[in-house]
Amino acid sequence: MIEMHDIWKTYADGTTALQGVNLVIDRNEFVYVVGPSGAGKSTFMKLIYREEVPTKGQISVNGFNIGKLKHRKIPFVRRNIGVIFQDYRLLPKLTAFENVAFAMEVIETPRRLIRKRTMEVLELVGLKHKAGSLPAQLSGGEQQRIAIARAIVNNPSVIVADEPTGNLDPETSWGIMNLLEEINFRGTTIVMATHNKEIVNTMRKRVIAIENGSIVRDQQRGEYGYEI
Ligand SMILES: Nc1ncnc2c1ncn2[C@@H]1O[C@H](COP(=O)(O)OP(=O)(O)OP(=O)(O)O)[C@@H](O)[C@H]1O
Repeated sequence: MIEMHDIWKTYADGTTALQGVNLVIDRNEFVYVVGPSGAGKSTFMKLIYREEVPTKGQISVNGFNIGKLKHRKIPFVRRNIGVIFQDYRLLPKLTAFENVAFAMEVIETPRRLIRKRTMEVLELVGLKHKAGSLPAQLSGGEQQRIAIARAIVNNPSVIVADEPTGNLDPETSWGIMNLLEEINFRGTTIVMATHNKEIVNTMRKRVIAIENGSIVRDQQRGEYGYEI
């Protein structure tokens, strides 16, 4: 569960990106975060995966007050949150297999478990046969599938996806969405920032709209609500 209580975020240069955000996202929800460019969506996402800390207010993920987390506890909380980006962010010199396995190595998973679990998630994303390929040898959609495999390999309770289909054509985007929906069905909370009107209006979920750093709309089975 994710809870934000009166969250404010002002960056070092004085830009206020979020102002007074309150919300609760329950276990196993699928939430779209929409809004104009510069509204504060990425900042909102970064607070959840603790890339940024709030200037004011409280945010908790699975009961941990992550704005006030002791440094040594950060890895422990982060492993419970998978992150997916628009630009995939795979390590270019590692194969698909190694990119996914790496996420397990950093938390010191025993070697025999790493191989088994890595192949399991590669199969889930439909890319077992590409285990030995480097990112440059994969299409954008395949790279995003590998990034999803990496995000879920440690069984996180939450996936944060910041415009995961932003660089993909419509058909490939639907493949990614079906995969995220499947992961959600299996019990993972998904928070996804998107500008994709068609996806939001077709695959109906909770929609949170952010404008000028504030939540202006929060609807179950909502609509995208903007023209582009
Ligand atoms: N590191 C930073 N330092 C200063 N200002 C920042 C920083 N990151 C974001 N901002 C500013 O905070 C505001 C919100 O940015 P944010 O990236 O959260 O918006 P967004 O809704 O994700 O936009 P987009 O849809 O274009 O990705 C913007 O005014 C942006 O310029």
